Formats: sequence, structure tokens, C-alpha cells
Amino acid sequence: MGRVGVLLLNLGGPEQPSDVRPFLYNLFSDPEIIRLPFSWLQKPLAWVIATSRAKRSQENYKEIGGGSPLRRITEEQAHALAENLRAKGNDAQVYIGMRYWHPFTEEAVDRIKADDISDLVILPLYPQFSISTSGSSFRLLEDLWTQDEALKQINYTVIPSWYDRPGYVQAMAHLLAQELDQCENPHEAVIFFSAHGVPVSYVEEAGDPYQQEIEGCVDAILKTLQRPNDHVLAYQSRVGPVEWLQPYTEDMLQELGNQGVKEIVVVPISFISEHIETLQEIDIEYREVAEEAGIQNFRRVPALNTNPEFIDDLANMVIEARQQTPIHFSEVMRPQNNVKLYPQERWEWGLTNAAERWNGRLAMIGFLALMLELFSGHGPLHSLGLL
Ligand SMILES: C=CC1=C(C)c2cc3[nH]c(cc4nc(cc5[nH]c(cc1n2)c(C)c5CCC(=O)O)C(CCC(=O)O)=C4C)c(C)c3C=C
Ligand SMILES: [Fe+2]
Ligand SMILES: [Fe+2]
Repeated sequence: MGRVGVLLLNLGGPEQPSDVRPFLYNLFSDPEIIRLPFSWLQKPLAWVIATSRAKRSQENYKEIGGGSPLRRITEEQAHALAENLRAKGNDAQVYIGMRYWHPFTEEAVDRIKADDISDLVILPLYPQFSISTSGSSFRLLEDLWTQDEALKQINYTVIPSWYDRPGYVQAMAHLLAQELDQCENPHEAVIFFSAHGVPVSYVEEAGDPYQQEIEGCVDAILKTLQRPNDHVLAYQSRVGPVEWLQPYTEDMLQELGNQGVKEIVVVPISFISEHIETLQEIDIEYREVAEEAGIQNFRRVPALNTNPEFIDDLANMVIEARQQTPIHFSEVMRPQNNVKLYPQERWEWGLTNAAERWNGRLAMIGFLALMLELFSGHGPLHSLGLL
């Protein structure tokens, strides 16, 4: 019997203000986040957006101490998972592979090779699958595997998503019940599920199961919770000019305020760790929106982090995955070519035979316009709120 490894996948986050710009550059360089019809434009556009967005993003990170706690929390989760597996008689080395910041997925894979791991369970720390999160990490791993004979010797299996696992759902329902019990009116507070959004085209054109898994997760938590409270589901953290899943969290807060709702409990449904979207966006920005809308009592369910019930379920997931038929990268959902954050259709970019000749020139003019907008601070992308 060889050595067993568990690879935890997550997004990663900047640890200090100077990390923010390169972190954003890595994120926007990912074709699973923005896919352009010309691949050569990907990196220059990523550079422009990252450079322009860095200041605003740094301000947000400053509000939570200057950086993301995601690495620290993920390391604590990895440690707790290894301990739990050991206690169950399953020794395993646990690795962390972040998509856009340290410790990078590539570093984790190098360590897996150096440690001579023979059996590997790949576990994304996102309960619901999205092309933009787990899908992006799986694609990167698949590329690494394709290029490396040593990796092909490893017996690996992937856990695509786990939004409906009874242990995870139970842990979420417990945390939610605890928060509801602290409300002034525990049976009247509205339960507000806030999920990270994705562009509508991911779901409707590329077939991303994300929305379906979010809705399935909400249903499972409510069934386990067994409380009479009203609930809503909305989507947060929109970026860029295209339509994202609706309703948007800020609009739903306004609507509840208009209806006279006075107390809500927000459940960050797509996150299992505290990070900028919970600590800054929900706790600071959305709290303000809610208060202005007349919602007097705003509470939030804490992220699971190292919640023992949750860690126990992660360990069970790993053990069960090793007993089942392996799932390989080729079997998990892959995005179609038309995933987009920007318009993809050839006609939308003027890609007809007649126009093809002009294409490169126009793209270059567009790129120069982007540069100008970046340095002047004015232009169409600023008015769309992208820069
Ligand atoms: C399940 C969660 C997530 C989905 C789905 C997702 C999609 C997605 N995100 C962006 C753009 C940004 N995301 C950023 C930070 C960020 N995103 C997630 C999770 C999901 N993203 C997390 C956990 C974090 C925070 C990491 C941390 O610092 O703790 C950022 C950077 C922050 C900011 O400037 O707002 C951007 C930008 C897109 C475009 C997208 C889907 C296409
Ligand atoms: Fe994100
Ligand atoms: Fe955000």
C-alpha cells in the first residue's frame, strides 16, 4: 500500500496590500473567469483590469486587516482534516492548492510528486461546482497531468461537488439555528441565503450546474432546519458589464426593507471559510444597505471554518471517495467554448469574412483605448463599473 494524499483546492487570496494587484492579474488571466475571442488579448486585458481594480480592492482588504484570511483558515482546515483522518485510522498527507495565490496548485502538485504519493483524493473546498471555481482548478490539474508522466502513475479521484452531503448540510443547519435563536423574534427573522454570483451565460449557455446546486443546497438546509421562517435566495459579488444570476443581494435587501422586514439572518451559502466576501462585502457593505433599507437587525451565520461536524464530514468524504470507483478529470463538467464574461459570438466582435482583415487593427485600437482609459480614469469601462 502506497502513500495517500488529499489535495484541497481553493481560490487563494492576497495576504498583504502589495499582493492584491498580482492576485487580481492571476484571476483575470484565467479563461474560466474571462474568456475572450482572441487569446492574445487575455493577458493585456487582465493587466489593465487588475491594475485599475487594485486600488478599490486594496481599500476593501484594508477594511479586514489588509489581506485575506483564506490561507490561514485553509491551513487550519487541512490540519484538522489530517487529524480527523488519523483518528479514523486513515493516515494521509493533506496538501493545499490555491488557484490564484500562494500556495499555488502547481506547488502542491510538486510536493505531491516529491512525497511519492500513490493515491490521491482531490477535494475542492467549494460545496457547489462552478466552471469558474472547481472547474477552473480541475482544468489546470488536467493540464499538469497531461504534461507529466510521473503524475499519470498516481491513482487519483476527484470529488466534483458535495452541496447535498448530509454532514455538511447538518453543520450548516446547526449554525443557522444557533443564529436564529439569538434573534429578537427567532421565528420571524427572514433567512437570507446569499450565494456568490456567476454570469448568466455560464448557466444558460455553458451548462454550469452552479445555480441548480445552490438551489439544491438551500432546499437541503431548510429541510434539515425544520423552522417556519420565510427565506430568500440572492446572488452577490457581481463583476463586469454582463448580466449575472439574479436577484442581486443588494436589490433583495432593498425589497425586504420595502416590505417592512425588520430582522434577517444572512447565510453565505457558497463559502465555507471567512474571507473578503463575508467579512467585508456582507458584514460591512450589505449591512449598510440593509440598515438604509430599514432592516434593523442584521445577523450573519459564521462560515464553517474548522467546525468539527464539518471537518468530520470532509474526512468521511475522503474515506468514501477512496472506496468508490475513481472519478477522473475527463468525467467532470467542462465548459463549452461559449463561456463568457464578454460577448463571444463572432458577429458581436465583427468577425465576418469582410471584417476579418480589420479585426487585428480594431483590437489594437481597442487595447490602446483601454490603456488610455486606465491612465485617464474616464471611459466606457469606468461607466460600466468594471474599472
Ligand atoms: C463559490 C464561490 C465563487 C464563485 C462562483 C466565484 C466566481 C467569480 N469571481 C469573480 C471575480 C472575483 N472574485 C474575487 C474573490 C473571490 N471569489 C471567491 C469565490 C468565488 N468566485 C472568493 C472566495 C474570493 C475571495 C478570496 C479572498 O480574498 O479571500 C475577486 C477579488 C476580490 C475583489 O476585487 O472583489 C474577484 C475580482 C468572477 C469574475 C467570477 C465568475 C466568473
Ligand atoms: Fe470570485
Ligand atoms: Fe466582492
